[in-house]
Amino acid sequence: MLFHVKMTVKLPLDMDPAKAAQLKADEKELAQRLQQEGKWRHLWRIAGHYANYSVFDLPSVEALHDTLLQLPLFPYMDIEIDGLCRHPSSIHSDDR
Ligand SMILES: O=C(O)CC1=CCC(=O)O1
Repeated sequence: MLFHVKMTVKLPLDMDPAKAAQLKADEKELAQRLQQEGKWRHLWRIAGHYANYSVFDLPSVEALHDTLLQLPLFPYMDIEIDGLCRHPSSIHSDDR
């Protein structure tokens, strides 16, 4: 199943910079692992915002929920999710 996910990061302004840097480094490590595993298909910065649009390929809503909960920045993100299905006019035969 494909999911379009918008993540908006809202770190507290008074967060210790070292803690923020560690959270971002841990987030990057997990994000890159999930991309290598084919679970996090797309990761795009939204220009002008500390936010991203992502596409996840996971077997269920529960798997998506569990994956998002693992993200180190999860406690500091607003997350919006849309489930994706094939558009009848799409020319692609797979889910690219
Ligand atoms: O910077 C972001 O948008 C949050 C984030 C997701 C994966 C990552 O490395 O950072």
